[in-house]
Amino acid sequence: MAEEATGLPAELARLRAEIDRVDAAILGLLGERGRLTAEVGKIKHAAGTTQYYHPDREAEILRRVMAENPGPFSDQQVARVFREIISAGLALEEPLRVAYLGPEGTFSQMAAEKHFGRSAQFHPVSSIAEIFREVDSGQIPFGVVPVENSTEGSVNLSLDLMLDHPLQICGEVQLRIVHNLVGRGPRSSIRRVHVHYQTRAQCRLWLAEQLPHAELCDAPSNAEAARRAALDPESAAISTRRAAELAGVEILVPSIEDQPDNTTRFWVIGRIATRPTGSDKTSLVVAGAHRAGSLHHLLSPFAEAGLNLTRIESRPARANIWEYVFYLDFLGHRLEPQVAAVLERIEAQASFYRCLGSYPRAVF
Ligand SMILES: O=C(O)C(=O)C[C@]1(C(=O)O)C=C[C@@H](O)C=C1
Repeated sequence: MAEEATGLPAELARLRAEIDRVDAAILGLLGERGRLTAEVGKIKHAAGTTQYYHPDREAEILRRVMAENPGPFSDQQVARVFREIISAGLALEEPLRVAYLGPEGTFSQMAAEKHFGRSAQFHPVSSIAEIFREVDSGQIPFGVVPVENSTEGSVNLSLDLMLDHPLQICGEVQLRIVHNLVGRGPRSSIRRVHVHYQTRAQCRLWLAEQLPHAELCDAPSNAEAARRAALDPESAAISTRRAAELAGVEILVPSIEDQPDNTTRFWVIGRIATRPTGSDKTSLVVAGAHRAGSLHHLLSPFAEAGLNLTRIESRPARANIWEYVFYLDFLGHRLEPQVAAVLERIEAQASFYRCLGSYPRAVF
């Protein structure tokens, strides 16, 4: 064997023995952590709480391990491993149920798994409205909904539905969105491309340049687009790698999104409130009186307190035409005294005010 000729086996055997020793230590520590988590679960159960999931505590743990990461793994890799450890531990306390926009293979599923880890129980539902209904009715305690894409802007439906339901935002997830041209191939035979409207907007330039003559057919999701492409050799789709695998089609061209850092932000919705973690965001919906300077007046407390507004988005108020509500995100937590004082001032001036939640900023 080549390995013997280079004298590698002895060194390889030694290193593998070391790896076995480290694996045994990791396994022992994993078991110890799992037992501690199960104990925490028993204490919560005895206290009569129904809240086993604590996104604030999870965010703190993930940030700490990333900050203390000695390498050689990247902070992202370390966070992903700990994400799964915490997820598995929580499943020992109580299985966490999460609704997302299905079917399997969607970006919403990827976002849900990124945030909750794979030991949660995921429930695909058929519309964003259904996610809100399931969480509002208490059928499923948490949901993951898309809110904005860095190329395409807001997902208006999620913003509007948040106002229709008395729910809280208890977390956010950021997901890098990679779109692939998929199909049974070859590329020269493509006459039609099945594509979700949000995806189409994120790949507009690529489609115009590379497949100018293909008919673009609306699909209800990226996963369904891939399934439709699997039925017809003259059809392609734009979908995730996972959806392509599930549908049994090939990746014909990877990464065709127009913006190389195309990212979607999701909200985690539920009924729980989180405590400050030192790196939080608060989301509000406000409206001012219909007169000159009212928005300026409404926003001035943020500037005066030095609070960083990270987003402002207007939506029709729906009650009266040509009136608007403003969705605001800023850095800070409503339980921090300085933030609480600003919110009090804004609420006093606003014709409409609702705090949608304070929650830990996306960790990784
Ligand atoms: O600290 C808790 O409350 C736990 O339940 C433990 C733990 C963890 O694994 O560290 C698990 C789930 C919670 O969401 C947060 C943290």
